[in-house]
Amino acid sequence: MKAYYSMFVQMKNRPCIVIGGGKVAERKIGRLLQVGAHLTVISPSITEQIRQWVDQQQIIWKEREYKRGDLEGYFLVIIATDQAEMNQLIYQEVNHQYQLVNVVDAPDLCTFIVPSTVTRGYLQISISTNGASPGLAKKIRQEIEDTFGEEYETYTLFLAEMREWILQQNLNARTRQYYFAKMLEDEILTRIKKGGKERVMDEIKQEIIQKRNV
Ligand SMILES: C[C@@]1(CC(=O)O)C2=NC(=C\c3[nH]c(c(CCC(=O)O)c3CC(=O)O)Cc3[nH]c(c(CC(=O)O)c3CCC(=O)O)/C=C3\N/C(=C\2)[C@@H](CCC(=O)O)[C@]3(C)CC(=O)O)/[C@H]1CCC(=O)O
Ligand SMILES: NC(=O)c1ccc[n+]([C@@H]2O[C@H](COP(=O)([O-])OP(=O)(O)OC[C@H]3O[C@@H](n4cnc5c(N)ncnc54)[C@H](O)[C@@H]3O)[C@@H](O)[C@H]2O)c1
Repeated sequence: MKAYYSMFVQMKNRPCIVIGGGKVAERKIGRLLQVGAHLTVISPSITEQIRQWVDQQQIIWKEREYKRGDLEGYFLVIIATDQAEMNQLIYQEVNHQYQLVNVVDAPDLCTFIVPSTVTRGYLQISISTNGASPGLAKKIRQEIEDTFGEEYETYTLFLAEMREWILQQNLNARTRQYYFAKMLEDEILTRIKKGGKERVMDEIKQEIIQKRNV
C-alpha cells in the first residue's frame, strides 16, 4: 500500500507556479496564499476568484498557454490543466533535483499531495487518505470542524502565550509540567469561553506568582 510522509513546509515567499486556472487550481492557490507563498499562474482563462487575486496583486497571471521553460526557478509546481496529455507533457519538464510537483489528475506522478485541512489559530489538523478517497478526507474535515470549533482559535493563542510566559518564569521542571498539563484541562477552555482569554491568563499567572512566593 502506498503511503506519503506528512510534513509542514514553510512556504513564506517561496516561488510557486500553477499551470491552469480552473476550480482545482483555485483551491490550491487559495491555500498557498494563506501561507504567504509567491504565486504565478499560467492559463488562458481563470476563475472569478483567481481574477480577484490578480486584481488585488496577490498573484501574477500570465494569460496564455503553457510553454517550455515556464517551470524554471520555481520551488513548487502545480500542474492543473484539464488536458491529461498536456499535464503529462508539462510534468516531463520538472527538475526533480529542486522542485516539488503536484499533478492534479495523476496521483502517481505527485511528489506531494495536498491534504484536507482544518485551521483554528495555531492548531492545524490535516487529513489524507493517501489519494484513496479525497471525498472522504473532505467529509472527515467537516466532522473535525464541528468538534474543534472557533473557540480553539483563542485557546491556541492562549496556550502559546501562557507557554512562553511560563518558560520565562524560572520554575522547576515539575511545576512547569504541572501548569502545562493544567492548561490542557477542559475546564480551562470553558473558563476562557465564559470570561475571556485575558482574564484566565491573569488568574493563572497570579496563581503561579503567589505559589512561587510561599
Ligand atoms: C483534500 C483535497 C485538498 C485540496 O485539493 O485542497 C484534495 N482533493 C479535494 C477534493 C476532491 N477531489 C476530488 C473530489 C471529487 C470526489 C472524488 O473523486 O473523491 C473532491 C471532493 C469535492 O470536490 O467535493 C477529485 C479528485 N481528486 C484527485 C483526483 C485525481 C485522481 O484521483 O486520479 C480526483 C478525480 C478527478 C476526476 O474525477 O477525474 C486527486 C487528489 N486530490 C487530493 C486532495 C489529493 C489526495 C488527498 C487525499 O489524501 O485523499 C490528490 C491525490 C492530489 C492533490 O490534489 O493533491 C480536496 C478537499 C478539500 C476540502 O474541501 O477539504
Ligand atoms: N486533485 C484534485 O483535487 C482534483 C479534483 C477534481 C478534479 N481534478 C482534475 O483536475 C483537472 C482540472 O479540473 P478543473 O475543475 O480545475 O478544470 P477546469 O476546466 O475548471 O480548468 C482547467 C484550466 O486549465 C486551463 N488550461 C487548459 N489548457 C491549458 C494549457 N495548455 N496551459 C495552461 N492552462 C491550460 C484552462 O484555461 C482552465 O483554466 C480535471 O481534469 C480533473 O481530472 C483534480
